[in-house]
Amino acid sequence: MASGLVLPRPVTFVTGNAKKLEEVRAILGNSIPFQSLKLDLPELQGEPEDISKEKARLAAIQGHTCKFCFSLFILISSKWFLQKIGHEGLNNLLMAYEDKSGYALCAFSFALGPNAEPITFLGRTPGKIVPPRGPNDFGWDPIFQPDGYEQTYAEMPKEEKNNISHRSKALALVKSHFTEVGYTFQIDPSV
Ligand SMILES: O=P(O)(O)OP(=O)(O)OP(=O)(O)OC[C@H]1O[C@@H](n2cnc3c(O)ncnc32)[C@H](O)[C@@H]1O
Ligand SMILES: [Mg+2]
Repeated sequence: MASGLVLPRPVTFVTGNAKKLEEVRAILGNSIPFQSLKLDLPELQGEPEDISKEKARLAAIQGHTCKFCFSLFILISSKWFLQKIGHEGLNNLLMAYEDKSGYALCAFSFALGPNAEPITFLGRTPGKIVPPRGPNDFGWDPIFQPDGYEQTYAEMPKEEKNNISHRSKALALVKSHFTEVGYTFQIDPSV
């Protein structure tokens, strides 16, 4: 049994996206105690890993220790961009290119406090951009078809997406890290 760091409070997940939160809840179950927090952080641009780290730092500076920030990128990472261009628009843009392959990438960064360097965990699922199929209730799920599957993320049962997704791969690394370090939680309700 590893005798690691004792954390006084649950890990804080920072996101404003209810669908992501839903998936993280389903994937993590009770393995890591966490609470979610919606912080209005800037929608940064740059390398996924750097953006994710910067978000963890910004959140930690605002006084919330034990941060998890996460961000998802597939070709284009900005929610504003996707909202403006739409699924059809993205497909039209890609018509000029024969190669529609890409990957979904999830970056989680974990910071123990405002002065701690965040650690990042990356999960990647290769696939291609296709014309939209399936329910349109989560971002670009209808236009992403993972390699080796006939269905888009949106057409798959939720459990299947959660088994193979970029997000579940990143979370598997997060879980291994927590096990290796041997974090335990002694949660003080007054903190
Ligand atoms: O507060 P944050 O966590 O940043 O939430 P967000 O909605 O801005 O989310 P991201 O920056 O991570 O993602 C940019 C876009 O990608 C979408 N997205 C993220 N994960 C997705 C997934 O697994 N499937 C489909 N779309 C996803 C999301 O809805 C946004 O439109
Ligand atoms: Mg975002």
